[in-house]
Amino acid sequence: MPANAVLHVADVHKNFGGLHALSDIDLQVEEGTTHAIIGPNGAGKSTLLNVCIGRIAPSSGAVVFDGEVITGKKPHEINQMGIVRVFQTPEIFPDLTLLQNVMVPAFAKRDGSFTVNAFQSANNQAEIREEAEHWLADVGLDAQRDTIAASLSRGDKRRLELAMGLVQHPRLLLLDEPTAGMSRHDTNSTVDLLKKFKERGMTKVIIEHDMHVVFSLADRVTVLAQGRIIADGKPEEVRGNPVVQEAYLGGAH
Ligand SMILES: Nc1ncnc2c1ncn2[C@@H]1O[C@H](COP(=O)(O)OP(=O)(O)OP(=O)(O)O)[C@@H](O)[C@H]1O
Repeated sequence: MPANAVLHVADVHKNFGGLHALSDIDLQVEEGTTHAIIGPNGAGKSTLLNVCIGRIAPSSGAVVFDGEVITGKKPHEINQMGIVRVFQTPEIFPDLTLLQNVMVPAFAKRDGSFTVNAFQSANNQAEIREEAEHWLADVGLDAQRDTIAASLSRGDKRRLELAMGLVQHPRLLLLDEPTAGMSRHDTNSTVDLLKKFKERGMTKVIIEHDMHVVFSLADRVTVLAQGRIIADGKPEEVRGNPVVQEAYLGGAH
């Protein structure tokens, strides 16, 4: 594994009964890069992400993060190590304000867990609050910090979830279809936001169907089809690859 690889998915296979959802998956995510994983429906993208965060155990192979094998660790342990996933359907607390939403993972990161009492206790509240305010501002939601999260638009819920991820200071951010279901306007502002993170050198893995988003952001693209890697390289190499065009780009997407 190159010295600058943050994540190495090493020869991973995953079978669901007789179905080979992932076969011979070997890929490396290098420090500071945005690595896109694309492929048609059912290609195995979500399964791969779930293997990386410990939600699905591979049938064989291993995932190595920062030089340490993380296969077999629990999702919260992997999260504590610095892999943060932002979900396709935002996992937020609808009844809490935006600020409280971002304070929850900030408390959890600091204390290893979160209880509702944390909001009442004055112990280091100011520091956590300041940090949450900083990341809300970073995603452009500072003006709405006292709004109840349930009332946000879909695009803003995803921004909120990004702030909840950033407050954890991720070593690796995994984004599962960050623009799914968004208007073109919201998609463009999300791309701008992710470009800003890229300029800061944040390492990201992104699963995305929108080719405009992929080619705007990715340094490297891995293409899956039927659970196998059919291409891996720079965006322009992948775009011109006839196998990819046949399997994916020339199809419904
Ligand atoms: N828990 C499961 N049990 C059985 N089969 C599963 C399970 N999860 C996924 N699969 C199957 O594994 C294959 C890969 O699914 P996966 O969701 O990883 O694909 P994907 O590339 O993320 O697709 P999409 O773009 O539609 O989200 C599919 O054939 C799917 O039906």
